[in-house]
Amino acid sequence: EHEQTKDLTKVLFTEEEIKTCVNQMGKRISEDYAGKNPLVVGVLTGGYVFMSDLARTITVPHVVDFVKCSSYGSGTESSGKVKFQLETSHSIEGRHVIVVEDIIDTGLTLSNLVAHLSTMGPASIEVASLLDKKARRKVEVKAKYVGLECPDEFVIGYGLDYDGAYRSLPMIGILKPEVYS
Ligand SMILES: Oc1ncnc2cn[nH]c12
Ligand SMILES: [Mg+2]
Repeated sequence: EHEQTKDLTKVLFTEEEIKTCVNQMGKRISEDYAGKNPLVVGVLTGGYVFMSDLARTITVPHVVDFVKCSSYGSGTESSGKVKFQLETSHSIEGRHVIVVEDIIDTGLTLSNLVAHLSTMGPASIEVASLLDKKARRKVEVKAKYVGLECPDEFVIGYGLDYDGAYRSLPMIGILKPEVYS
């Protein structure tokens, strides 16, 4: 067991629950994108675990890619601008794109990212997110594939971090308050 499991006050989603959810989502995506050779674009850093598992359940030809957006102060994000630390290696032009996120929270970065990618002429663009924290939404984002509803709590694990830590935990949980102090 991961040593930092002791820092959790509550496990929200177990490794098994996440696995079941990812497999179901991958099956749906495989059916929807048969013959479309989608560009599956993981959003770093938090999305790396979900992307790694989800992509391996997509049993039709596809291309894997990543982007990394700079985190801004909230003001800049609401201006619709998104800055890239890493752009896709493959051209978006004419491709069926699936953006793979760990969590949709305010939706600000994601909506800016989707808007930016849309200007590059994709044939289609859809979002797949493991978690959806609706309570925090500031701008609406149409996500075609959503795994699990997340309560209005700060969660970590399975790629999600607190100050860079806890990404490697196999489950998704809530940290003990003393960890924050
Ligand atoms: O609950 C959460 N835990 C970790 N990262 C993020 C980002 N948005 N929401 C989060
Ligand atoms: Mg994210």
